[in-house]
Amino acid sequence: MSGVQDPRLIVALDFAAAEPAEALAARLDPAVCRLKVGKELFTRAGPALVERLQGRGFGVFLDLKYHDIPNTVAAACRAAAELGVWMVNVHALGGREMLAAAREALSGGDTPWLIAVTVLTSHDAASLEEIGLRGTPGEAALRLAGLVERAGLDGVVCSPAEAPEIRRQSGGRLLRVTPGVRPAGAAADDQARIATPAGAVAAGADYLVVGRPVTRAGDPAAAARAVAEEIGAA
Ligand SMILES: O=c1ccn([C@@H]2O[C@H](COP(=O)(O)O)[C@@H](O)[C@H]2O)c(=O)[nH]1
Repeated sequence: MSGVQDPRLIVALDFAAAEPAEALAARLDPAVCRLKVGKELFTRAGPALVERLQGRGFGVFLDLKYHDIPNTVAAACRAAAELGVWMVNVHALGGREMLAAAREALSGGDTPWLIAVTVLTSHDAASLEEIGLRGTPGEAALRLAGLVERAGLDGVVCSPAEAPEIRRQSGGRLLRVTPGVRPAGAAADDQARIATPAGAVAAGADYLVVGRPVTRAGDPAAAARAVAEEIGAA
């Protein structure tokens, strides 16, 4: 399977406590997937859990989507780097100066990949209009990806639908990390812009974030393997 050296599947550990997250991690293989720790789990279980997951051999994407004044975001990015995570993110809507401060904080040496969320995959055209963001989700994501690229970040979080245009616009320089991934027939849940694992890879996603289709499966390890195999076959 391709991806054994650099797993492209990132399993989102959206749990309310450390115990179920670690129980799932114990059933997963760091050669098959990385793990994502987001707001809920980090707020409940903190840096110690991240360190234990890394101790099991997993690369960890710390998905806290920092969005604050530049000084605060830069300091948070440095704290994430000290934790030794594989990837960390900020929100592109924080703007040029905030993105530049994050980049400056994570420059040189052995720093995590620094990426920025463009337009959340839960947004559709109507909800974007409600918050006053100009254009379709695709147009807004492309515009924000341009801002992210000019600030020198390593990549973006986008929906699979936007990955081809972002790849074209950035000449392939920006990594594309795509949530909103659903195996065929799986419920979309609160995701508005989705694709199958094979569809996301075909669209140019470098890394795929998959949460509930794995964590809520009867056999999460088998579900993760199935997604990894679908990616490998894509
Ligand atoms: O635009 C975004 C940014 C982040 N996410 C996160 O990815 C996972 C997706 O989980 P599923 O259960 O597969 O829907 C979740 O942790 C989100 O916080 C996103 O979905 N969209």
